[in-house]
Amino acid sequence: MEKELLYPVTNQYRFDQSLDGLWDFKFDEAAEGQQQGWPQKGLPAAIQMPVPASFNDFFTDKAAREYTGDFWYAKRVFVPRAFQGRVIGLRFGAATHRATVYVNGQEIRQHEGGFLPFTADISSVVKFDQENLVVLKLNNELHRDALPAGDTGVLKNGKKMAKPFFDFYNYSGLNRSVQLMAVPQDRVTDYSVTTTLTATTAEVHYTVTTSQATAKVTVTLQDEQGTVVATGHGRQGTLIVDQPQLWNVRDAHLYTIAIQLTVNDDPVDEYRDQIGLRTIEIVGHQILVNGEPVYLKGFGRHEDSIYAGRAFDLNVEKRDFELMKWMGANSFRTSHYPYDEAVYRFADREGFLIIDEVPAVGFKMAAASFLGGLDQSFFDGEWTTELYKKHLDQITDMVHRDKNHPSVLAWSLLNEPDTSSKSAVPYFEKLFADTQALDPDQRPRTFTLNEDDTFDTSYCKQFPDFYLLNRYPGWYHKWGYEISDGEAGLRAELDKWQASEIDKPVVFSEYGADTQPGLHKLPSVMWSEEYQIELLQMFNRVFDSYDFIRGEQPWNLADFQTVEGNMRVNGNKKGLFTRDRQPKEAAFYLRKRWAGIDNNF
Ligand SMILES: CCCN1C[C@@H](O)[C@H](O)[C@@H](C(=O)O)C1
Repeated sequence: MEKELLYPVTNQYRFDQSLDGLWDFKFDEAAEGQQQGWPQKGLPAAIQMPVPASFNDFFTDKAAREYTGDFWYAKRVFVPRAFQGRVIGLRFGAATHRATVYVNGQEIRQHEGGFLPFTADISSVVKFDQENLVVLKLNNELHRDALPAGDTGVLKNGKKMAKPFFDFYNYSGLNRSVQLMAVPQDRVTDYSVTTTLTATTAEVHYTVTTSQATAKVTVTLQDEQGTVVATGHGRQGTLIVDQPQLWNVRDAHLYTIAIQLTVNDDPVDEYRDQIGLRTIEIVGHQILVNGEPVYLKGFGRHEDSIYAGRAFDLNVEKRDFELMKWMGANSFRTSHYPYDEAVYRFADREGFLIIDEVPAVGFKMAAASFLGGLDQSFFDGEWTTELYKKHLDQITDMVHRDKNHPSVLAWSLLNEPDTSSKSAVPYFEKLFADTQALDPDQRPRTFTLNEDDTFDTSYCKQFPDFYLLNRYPGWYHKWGYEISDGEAGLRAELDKWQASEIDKPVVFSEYGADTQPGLHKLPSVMWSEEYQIELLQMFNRVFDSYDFIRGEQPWNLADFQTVEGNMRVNGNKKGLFTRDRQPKEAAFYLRKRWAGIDNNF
């Protein structure tokens, strides 16, 4: 069960019970919880903590907000006798950054990686028709050999302190839902679908994996009207759909796939999901969906909101999608980590394209020096061997979890790694080779190229299937009145891309200006609303000059929290919207521009 990432459902064979709500919570600065017997006895003098939530912003004292180290959760969970005979599991949507799970005093499993789900099989220790003590030890320290990369400092007063090599707050906790699951012994454990198109049909190639070899597998596809349009038998096959309703950008049509298992004609399990029939290709400078070119209009985002930090909040997500639709957007990047599964389901239904990104962020000492790191090539570090194992593991889980979403366009394997040194090349060679076969749909793989990793300086341009450029002329250099030099420098770099043999699309995945809402100045100054528009106008002039630029995703959809710093005014203010999701002037400007750019431009 521990490698199963199917989204939990309740039906006549399966039970999914939410464990969200208040849990016992306790910091463990002395890291003594284990020898104090907390897994066996529960948490002494615990406080109450909402789940899902980051713990940080609830508190009124800085030591609690900034807490770095071990911290514990506990909850007594009643498991009804009705679940007997099934495999019983606990599914954690995200435990940031690492967790150890105990049930009734027994250690069940550990997990590393704070932005992807994992399941603990508790069948061997669960007690039916009574309460079971579920205890978790979490840890939120940052390390150079973990994702996202950073250091953990120790202050003179003995307090640990997170030192991120990245520009988002190290929100920590059970940031996504926790579920109690009961599933059949003989069950569907995974499935995958890929689509090929002919002039009049869609061929849906499916693979189903099951926990046991005995059951017979039947796969049906139903259209939006509930009509069964195709049926297949066996663990692998192809469903032919005549006159299919294809999944298109901002014109989504979904089918229901139903996978039934029977033993001696008796049904034993069923798993239903929503899928979209579409193809994705990179052809020359074009990104094609169903053979049609698409132009990406969208954003870099964060899972970030007031009160609960990085907790997944369906209300915020709903507002974000309404804002993106209002803007005329059609895509976003899950910067800088995989988002909650509900986000991909939203995008499937709304016809948005997603660049799905793992938290391989901060693999760059310059970023660390922005926050106090060393001056060396990140990939020369002795930490890269251990880091690679975790990196590949998290890419594997991200693809495993998200591979059936029609909205997922591509995989971003890193955000702004240091590729300006040859020492990056062996790491990239192995990473792109090891991830080649993970996705049955063989979606494009990419990574974002940072300011220092230009056409001339990056040693890793040969790897991505298309390019994501993060560029900040007008903000981090050639800013204010110098912005015209910033534009000239940007054009000079793009002229080299254009003059090269590189025959791949370029998408601008980050550009922007910190902007204090309500700050107006004529003529503009940096941080004013007028300057944010002028910077976007500069970039848009450049985008409109090169036909190999196939997308624009300014940074960021909304303002978000970061560490304190002399370059941050209570967080990053490059949002087109404020952190409470209200528009800045630039949102109206960009909305007007995007109204004139067709999705298939
Ligand atoms: C060149 C820096 C890349 N980019 C990373 C992103 O996470 C930051 O928030 C953004 C910024 O500084 O606004 C810069």
